[in-house]
Amino acid sequence: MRRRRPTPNPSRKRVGLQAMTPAARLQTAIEILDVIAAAAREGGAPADSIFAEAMRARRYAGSKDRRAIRGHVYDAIRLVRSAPVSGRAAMLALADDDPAMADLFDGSPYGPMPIAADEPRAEKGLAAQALIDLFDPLVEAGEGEAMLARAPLDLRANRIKSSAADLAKLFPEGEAIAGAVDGWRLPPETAAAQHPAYADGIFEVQDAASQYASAALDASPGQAIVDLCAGGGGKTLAIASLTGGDAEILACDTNRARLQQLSPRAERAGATRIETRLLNPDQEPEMLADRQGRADRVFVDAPCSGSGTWRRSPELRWRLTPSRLDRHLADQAKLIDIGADLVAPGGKLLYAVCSIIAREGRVQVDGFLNRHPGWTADSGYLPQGIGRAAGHGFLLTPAHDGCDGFFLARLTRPC
Ligand SMILES: C[S@@+](CC[C@H](N)C(=O)[O-])C[C@H]1O[C@@H](n2cnc3c(N)ncnc32)[C@H](O)[C@@H]1O
Repeated sequence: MRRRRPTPNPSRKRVGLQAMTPAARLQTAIEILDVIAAAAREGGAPADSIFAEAMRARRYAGSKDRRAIRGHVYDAIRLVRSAPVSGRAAMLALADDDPAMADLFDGSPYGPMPIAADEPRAEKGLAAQALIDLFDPLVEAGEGEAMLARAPLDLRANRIKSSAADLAKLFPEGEAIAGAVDGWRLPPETAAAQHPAYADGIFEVQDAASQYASAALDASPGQAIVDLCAGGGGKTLAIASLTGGDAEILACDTNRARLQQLSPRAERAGATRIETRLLNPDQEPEMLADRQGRADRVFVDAPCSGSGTWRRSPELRWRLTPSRLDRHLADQAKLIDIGADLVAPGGKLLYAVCSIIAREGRVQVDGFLNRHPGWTADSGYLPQGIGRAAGHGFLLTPAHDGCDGFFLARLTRPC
């Protein structure tokens, strides 16, 4: 039986403004990992929310403490391939490669207990083999490292108010992004969103893959566009920017909290022609009856496993179960069909998932083309050198394209 540690006294720490000891930071990271692993197994809150909540509950932790704890938590998540039995098992796996960290398991006040000879370690690796087996066949064995490396911070200039040249002046430490004309790349964790220009709608934070996807829609000023799964509106705003704010965009989602984020963002961006519509699940076609067969462009940025975004949310690979994947697959097939019914003759639908799983990408599009005779798959809509042809669409991966993993397919309705 392990000795229980006393609970740290927050008020004593706050009054004294003492930094936590390295061992106390490590123990805190272990406790947070316990919660993250349980949430991953049970489909609970994402790691970032759990971490933020844990820090709110530990107000005695200063900014250096938080940084150190966050570093431990995310280093462990990146290292361990599936949800560990405990936060301690994950941290022990990390400490096996880091003698200085192993020394912190010293039993000091608020620190982790010493390491016992027979303690279990969580398994290291990219992901469970059953999950790796689902990757698109284009994904090569050597791509794993890039899939878990920390992602840069990509910005997108809002054409309604600025250009990438303006971003270059605001953030001279950055660099251009291949093929993303409005993009500007900064080191990870640059506090760009704290810059006053962000509040003025000059730019958005948006990964290059989402910028390529938005441009692939090939939207023009004056068109009628439906963004069927708009969420908080990241790509809706990119499409508005690409059309100079001059297209009529209907942004839909079934998630009220996400969709509500769009209006203030659109206002900041000066995108005045975006209308939002909250859909009831299973009543989408009825609620979109006024748009049937009328849209020039439909974007279906479908809910998915997020397997292309592990470098930002590495715990997503702890979460995917066969039944959760099946749910995504059913939603994707349903949404692409609903989206197709909105497209005008000769119009286009862009299907996108931030996933590198073949069944969410190329297999989903094969199914669509079988169900919709006459529809054709486009090509040549990605910048030179970006993406690899994957069935009737294209696959983007961190190793190959320097952006999040994505699958895209642009489909044209017959006239
Ligand atoms: C990948 S996210 C979209 C991200 C968003 N396009 C962006 O760029 O920020 C998928 C979205 O689909 C939404 N969704 C799920 N089922 C839906 C449905 N039946 N109809 C419309 N949206 C749905 C989810 O709420 C989620 O916001």
